[in-house]
Amino acid sequence: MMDLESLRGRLIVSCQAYPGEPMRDPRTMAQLAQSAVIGGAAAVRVQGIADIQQTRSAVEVPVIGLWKDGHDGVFITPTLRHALACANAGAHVVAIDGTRRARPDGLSLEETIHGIHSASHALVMADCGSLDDALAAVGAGADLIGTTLAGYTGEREKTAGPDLQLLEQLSAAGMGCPIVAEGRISTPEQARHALDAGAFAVVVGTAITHPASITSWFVGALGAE
Ligand SMILES: CC(=O)N[C@H](C=O)[C@@H](O)[C@H](O)[C@H](O)COP(=O)(O)O
Repeated sequence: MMDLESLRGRLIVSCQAYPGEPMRDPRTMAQLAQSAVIGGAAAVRVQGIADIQQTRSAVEVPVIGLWKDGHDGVFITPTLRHALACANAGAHVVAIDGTRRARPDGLSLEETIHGIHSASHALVMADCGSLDDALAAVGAGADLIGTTLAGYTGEREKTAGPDLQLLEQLSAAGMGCPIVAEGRISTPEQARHALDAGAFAVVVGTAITHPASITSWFVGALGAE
């Protein structure tokens, strides 16, 4: 089981390409992950079984693995089966939907986390959308709480940058487990603000590893679309 202390105050880089995109290739994602590590990432987050396997053999840092199935509702590692596949592919941490919504396999979040802990050495990151989600996820045995789904479940407004108010609420509530800021962190300053708001570590995805989005930001700023 990995030691979470190696992530304290550090940057985690999410390397994901979406269905149909040119960079949607496990080897490409593993190369992105290697590049992130060269830049100082303390861990990487990757999606899909093949991406987890390739990245695990390409980098020395911890791999947070998830398996997205679908694109709305509960789709981030939605079932225990998906989670165990991520763990078996080599993920040190399995990121799962950590909301209070019903799961497609009918298991509770607690049963899912217990199932992962009893069948693997992986830690569990619960991707949450609100303070209530996070409180429930800690009660269910999560090892890490992510703000990944804040702004995507209807419970929190989709802020332009990171949901700093949620981070402040989580740190004030004293969750008793590390809080990972994730979602819409697009600048180094925002990453710093997330730590200042109480995050234990910060995940950045799109702003580092999704060139189509980054390009569109520049194009938008030029007003030349
Ligand atoms: C909501 C959802 O599906 N989030 C996903 C979770 O893995 C990814 O699409 C995000 O890229 C990731 O959370 C990092 O966030 P950002 O790319 O904003 O830095």
